[in-house]
Amino acid sequence: MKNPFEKMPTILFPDELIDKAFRRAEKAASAATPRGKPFQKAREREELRIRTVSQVLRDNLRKVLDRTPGVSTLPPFYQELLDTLVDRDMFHKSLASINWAIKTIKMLEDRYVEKIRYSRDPDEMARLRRQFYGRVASIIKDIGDRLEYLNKARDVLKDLPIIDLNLPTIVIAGHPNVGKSTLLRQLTNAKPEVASYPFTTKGINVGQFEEHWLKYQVIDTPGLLDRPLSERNEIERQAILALKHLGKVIIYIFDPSEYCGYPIEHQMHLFEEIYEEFKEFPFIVVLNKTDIADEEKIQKVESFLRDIGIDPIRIVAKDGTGIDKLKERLIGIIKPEMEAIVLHNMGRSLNG
Ligand SMILES: Nc1nc2c(ncn2[C@@H]2O[C@H](COP(=O)(O)OP(=O)(O)OP(=O)(O)O)[C@@H](O)[C@H]2O)c(=O)[nH]1
Repeated sequence: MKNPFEKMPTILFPDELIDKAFRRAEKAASAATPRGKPFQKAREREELRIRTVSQVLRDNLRKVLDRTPGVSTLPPFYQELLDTLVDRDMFHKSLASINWAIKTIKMLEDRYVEKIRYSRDPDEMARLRRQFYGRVASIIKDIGDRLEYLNKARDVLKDLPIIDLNLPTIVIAGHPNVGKSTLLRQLTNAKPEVASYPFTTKGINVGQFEEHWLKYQVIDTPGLLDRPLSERNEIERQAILALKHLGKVIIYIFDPSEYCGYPIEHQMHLFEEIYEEFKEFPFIVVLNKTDIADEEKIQKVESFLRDIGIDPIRIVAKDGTGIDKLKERLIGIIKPEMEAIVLHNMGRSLNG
C-alpha cells in the first residue's frame, strides 16, 4: 500500500477555478454552430455556457473528493498520523462542503437551463445565465477557505511515510548510536529506504526481508523511541501511538560497550519506560557491540533482563554475529500469528 494521500490533487484558488470554468464556457459557446431562429440559437449558446461552467467546476471538485481517502476508511496507523498533522474535524468538514458545492451547482444548472427553455428573449436568457454565473461563483468563494485548508493538508499528508501496512512490522528501539540502523541494514540485507516521517528530521528507516516465503518489514524511527517519555511532546506521543497500530514486535537494543555515550543504567531506565509503554507487545532484546563491550557490563544487563523474564541475545550488528538467532526468534513470534491469519482468511473464503 502506498501513502493514501499521495494522489490528492492540488486545488486551484477560487478565482482561478471560476476563471477556468468561464473561459471554457466561452470557448464552447463560440465553437458551437446552433441552428434555428435567433432566439433558438441564443438559447442553445446560453445553455451550453451554463452546462460547461457547471461541468468544469464539478469535475474539478469531484477530482478532489475522488482522490482524497475518507478518514474512516483509512487504516488506524494513518488515522492516528492524520490526527497529529491536521484537524480531523476540519478535514472532514472541508470534504463535506465540496460535496455540498457539487450538488448545489448541479441543482442550479438544471434550474437555470429550465428557466432559459421557457424564455424566447435573448436578453433575458443572457441575464439568467449571468445570474447563474454569479451564484456558482459565490458558492466557490464560500468554500474557498475549505479548499485552502485541504491544499495545506495535502502538502503535509503527501509526505507521510510509505509503509506497507500489510506486512508484519518489527519496530526497533533503543538510545541513539546503539546501532539501530546498523542492525536494520544487517537484518534486511538492503539499503533501507528512508521515508520521511513528520516527527523527526532524520526520517524513518524502512527495510524488508523475506524468510520462508513470508516478508517482514523493519522500521527504525530515529528520535522517537530513543528518549524518555518526559522528553516527548504531544505530537511525538501521538506518533508513538501510530506506531503501535503498525508494529508486531519490538526489538530493543542495548549497547553495553557504552560507546553510544549512554551508561547502561540510563539504557536500563529507558528500556523500562519503553517496555511499559509497549507492554502489550512481544519484545526481543539484543545486546549489541559485544565485540567491544566489557563482559562485566554485558552480564549486568543480562541479569537485569533475566530478572524480568527476558532472555537477551548477544549480537555484533556490525559483522552480523547473532543475527541468525535474532531472525529465528522474530520468525518464531510472527510466523504462527501470520499463519493463523492466513488460515482464518482461507476458512472465511471457503465458507463464504
Ligand atoms: N564495534 C561495533 N560497533 C558498532 C556495532 N554496531 C554499530 N556500531 C557502530 O556504532 C555506531 C552507531 O551505529 P548506528 O547504527 O548509526 O546507530 P543508531 O542507533 O542507528 O544511531 P542513531 O540513528 O543516531 O540513533 C556506528 O559507528 C556503528 O558503526 C557493533 O556491533 N560493534
